[in-house]
Amino acid sequence: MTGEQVQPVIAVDSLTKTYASGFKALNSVNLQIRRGEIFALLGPNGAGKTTLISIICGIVNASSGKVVADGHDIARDYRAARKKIGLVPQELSTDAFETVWDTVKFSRGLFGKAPNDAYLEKVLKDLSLWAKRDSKIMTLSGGMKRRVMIAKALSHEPTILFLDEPTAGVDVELRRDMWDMVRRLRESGVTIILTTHYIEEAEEMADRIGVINKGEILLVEEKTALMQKLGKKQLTLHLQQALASVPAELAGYRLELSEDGNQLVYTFDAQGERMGIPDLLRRLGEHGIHFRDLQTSESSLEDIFVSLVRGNA
Ligand SMILES: Nc1ncnc2c1ncn2[C@@H]1O[C@H](COP(=O)(O)OP(=O)(O)OP(=O)(O)O)[C@@H](O)[C@H]1O
Repeated sequence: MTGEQVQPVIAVDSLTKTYASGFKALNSVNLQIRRGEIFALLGPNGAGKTTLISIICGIVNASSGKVVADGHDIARDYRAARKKIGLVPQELSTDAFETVWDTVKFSRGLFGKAPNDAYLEKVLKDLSLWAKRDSKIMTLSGGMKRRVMIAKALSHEPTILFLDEPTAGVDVELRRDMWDMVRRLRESGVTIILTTHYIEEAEEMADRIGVINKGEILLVEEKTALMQKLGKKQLTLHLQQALASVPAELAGYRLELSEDGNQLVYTFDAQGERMGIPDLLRRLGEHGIHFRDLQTSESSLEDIFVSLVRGNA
């Protein structure tokens, strides 16, 4: 069986949302999430990310269109669909006076799942929360509270986990911890959809990336393919002697000379043109242009994202 034939774990079909104010936050969105992937949804403020997640999780009603989550239509079969989904919202909202253990136990009960203390123990251990199980939530650090939100979202054994800005405002160390944890969750078979403003987070974590802007999906791609397709690379040559201008014979290359004439920058597509470098260096040599050092750099996902969203502005 090929990847294409496998049923998506979430299928969003022609989803449109117009708020009561008349504002159209989603415009005919189509999106399929593959079972077991980490999918990052990127978009500027107000793009419609939270609206999309809220519809899939049954918090906001769609104006038109259809969503099927793990085999259940979210409108017709709401309870069954919701049972499959865990949501970690952006804001920390938990009962400060409850203990960690009571909170996750209560959350599980809300979804009508039979008690399973062994499972909850595993969740808390995986999140390094076990030692804090009897602590009141208000006594925990911000990072620990965030872990409690994740434990709550996992308490009813969902197959799909939404993380809305999971690492907003957390320090670098905790961010790394969360990334490791999300990877472990994926290994256990959970499909993960995250939204993030930190592009490096998507670059680090995601198998696929979707870009949304002004309520429309601009693209969905494998991360590596996206970076290869849209990324640009640059080769910077630090010249032994300053150059007054680029020789006319080399006009066919995308070469740019720095203002002081000491650096020559060659820009090429990440996938193509690479083969042209030995040829370029040989031809520079023929023109008596020698370099003492060279560096390559490539555009980050952030550069790609910014140019995509600008292009759509
Ligand atoms: N209840 C509402 N009534 C009217 N407009 C709304 C409502 N909720 C959201 N919007 C508008 O819909 C648009 C999309 O909002 P949404 O929260 O989905 O964006 P987002 O991509 O999650 O943004 P952010 O990154 O800032 O969280 C915004 O312009 C927002 O102002």
